[in-house]
Amino acid sequence: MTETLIQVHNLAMDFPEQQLFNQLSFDVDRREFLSIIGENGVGKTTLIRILLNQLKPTGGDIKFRKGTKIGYVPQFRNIDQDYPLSIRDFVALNLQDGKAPWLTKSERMRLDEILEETDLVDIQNTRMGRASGGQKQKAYLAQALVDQPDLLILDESTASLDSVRKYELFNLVQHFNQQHDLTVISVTHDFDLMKQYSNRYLMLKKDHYALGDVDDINSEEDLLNV
Ligand SMILES: Nc1ncnc2c1ncn2[C@@H]1O[C@H](COP(=O)(O)OP(=O)(O)OP(=O)(O)O)[C@@H](O)[C@H]1O
Repeated sequence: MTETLIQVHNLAMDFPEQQLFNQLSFDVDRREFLSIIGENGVGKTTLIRILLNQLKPTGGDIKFRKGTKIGYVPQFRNIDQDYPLSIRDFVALNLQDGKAPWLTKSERMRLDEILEETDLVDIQNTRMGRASGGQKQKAYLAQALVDQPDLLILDESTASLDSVRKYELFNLVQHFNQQHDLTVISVTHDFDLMKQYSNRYLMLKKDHYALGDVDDINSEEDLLNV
């Protein structure tokens, strides 16, 4: 049985200079892998910010299934070379409940588990500032997942990666989607990535949008015509 995780109803976002969307409605089911695509400036990141409750829409509403926890992997952000935390400590930042500066035994076990599952055990003591781009993005992914979210949102998370690292990151995301019932929303410009990993797409265009099954789309041209 499918369970709805998110219901977006008649969403509108008007900025003083432009209207980004109007009457945008869609549902996301649990365990779904949705890609959000569309030209630069069409409002993909704005939609993500609304979903993350960082921005209030000018119309409509969004309902999450009660208790939905969200993990977020941002676009690649360069971390200063001198950044002092190790990959392990960086991932753990999302675990501490603020009550104590140290981790409990169960938090340590959860940390070990996510480092193992994201293939970061061997480099857990490498400083984030010294890690490669691919390693940093994996650490961001592990940080988002360590807290066991129901929904993972990725915003152009592979934009800075070469093709090997890009697929490595998305194979991991797919693993959590398929093995741990993680629902995924991924903003991407990458047609192949969308086609290979997601099951549905939301195409944002200037005056309308289209939703559909990725299986019905065979080329970038198909997408432009939806
Ligand atoms: N807080 C804001 N106030 C005014 N305009 C904004 C604000 N945030 C975004 N915009 C404008 O909204 C438009 C959409 O921006 P957004 O970043 O959501 O697009 P995008 O589809 O994610 O683009 P890209 O693919 O380039 O990342 C842009 O023209 C941007 O300048």
